[in-house]
Amino acid sequence: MATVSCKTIVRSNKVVASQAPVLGSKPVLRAAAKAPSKACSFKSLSAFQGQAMVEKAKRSTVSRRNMEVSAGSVETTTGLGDLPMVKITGDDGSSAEAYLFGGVVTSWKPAGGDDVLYVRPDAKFDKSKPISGGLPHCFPQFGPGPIQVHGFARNVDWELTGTTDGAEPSVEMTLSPSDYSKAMWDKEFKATQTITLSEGKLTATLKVMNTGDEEFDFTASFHTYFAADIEKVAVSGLDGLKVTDRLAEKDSTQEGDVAIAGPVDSVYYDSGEMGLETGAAKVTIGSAGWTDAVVWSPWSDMDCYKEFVCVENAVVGAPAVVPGGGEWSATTTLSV
Ligand SMILES: O=P(O)(O)OC[C@H]1O[C@@H](O)[C@H](O)[C@@H](O)[C@@H]1O
Repeated sequence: MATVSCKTIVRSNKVVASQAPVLGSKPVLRAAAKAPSKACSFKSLSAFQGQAMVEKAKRSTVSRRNMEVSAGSVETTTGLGDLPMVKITGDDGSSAEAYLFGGVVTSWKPAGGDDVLYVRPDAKFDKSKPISGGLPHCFPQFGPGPIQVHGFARNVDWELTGTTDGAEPSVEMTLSPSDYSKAMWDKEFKATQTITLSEGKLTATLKVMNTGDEEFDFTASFHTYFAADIEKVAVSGLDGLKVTDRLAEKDSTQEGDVAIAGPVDSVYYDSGEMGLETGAAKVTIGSAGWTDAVVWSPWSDMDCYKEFVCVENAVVGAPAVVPGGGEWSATTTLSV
């Protein structure tokens, strides 16, 4: 099969014009409208109005074993394409970056280590399509299905609704319905993502609240792209699970670790914690609240295939059901 560039493949996933987010719309970063929740101890934010409003969160120092070290902090800034972005610096020297467009975490560098996440070279930072890579959301549909593949959450602006500095720096982003999303999924909901850095760990929690009276359901995943040497990839923790090979359209039982020697697009049911050998690092992918896992490699359909593998926590086997006034949440914890 001829090698096709990543770019070519992604074009086929482009959001159709009628579904595309409106470019040049108001900046997504807005002041948190509500008082910060005491429960999560997020501080309220000042307004963002372009570069002049970029604010650096306070850095405090703590004395530890006679050394001065910086405590964790959150900086709100702009990234590629001038898109609003947050940089989180961990207490242990680790760092992460996340864009408000799509609420996607594009980088996580454990202290002294290389980036664990991967952003495809064809990724666009102009809102013309989802940012391809990192840790994006598939919500409210994993897909395929009636709306755009992987839903709209990675394709719209999230609002930064909280940051916290300190030993476990954290950001909270919120997604609310818009005319664009209602045209596809007309439900009363609010979704939040919380990203927290702690020693050797990145924790991402997706919470979906049903703010209406009527029950709804959805499928979802954290569609995580890991930097990897594809020939050295081994995913553990899936042995013995029922698996649907979505390419062969066949069910079977997984035997041993998952290695990649060709295109893979498989859903594993009733999964828990996974281990990922990337060739450069061993990553533990902790899972709480998720029911399933997805492993995806396009193999030579993308010319960058040797550099990444997607290992995703998902709820896809049976949709998550949220009664009116109820909520659902799931957490992925990456640790090295
Ligand atoms: O939209 P992206 O990031 O290019 O990813 C697409 C792939 O995402 C994976 O999660 C799916 O299992 C694949 O079926 C799909 O092709």
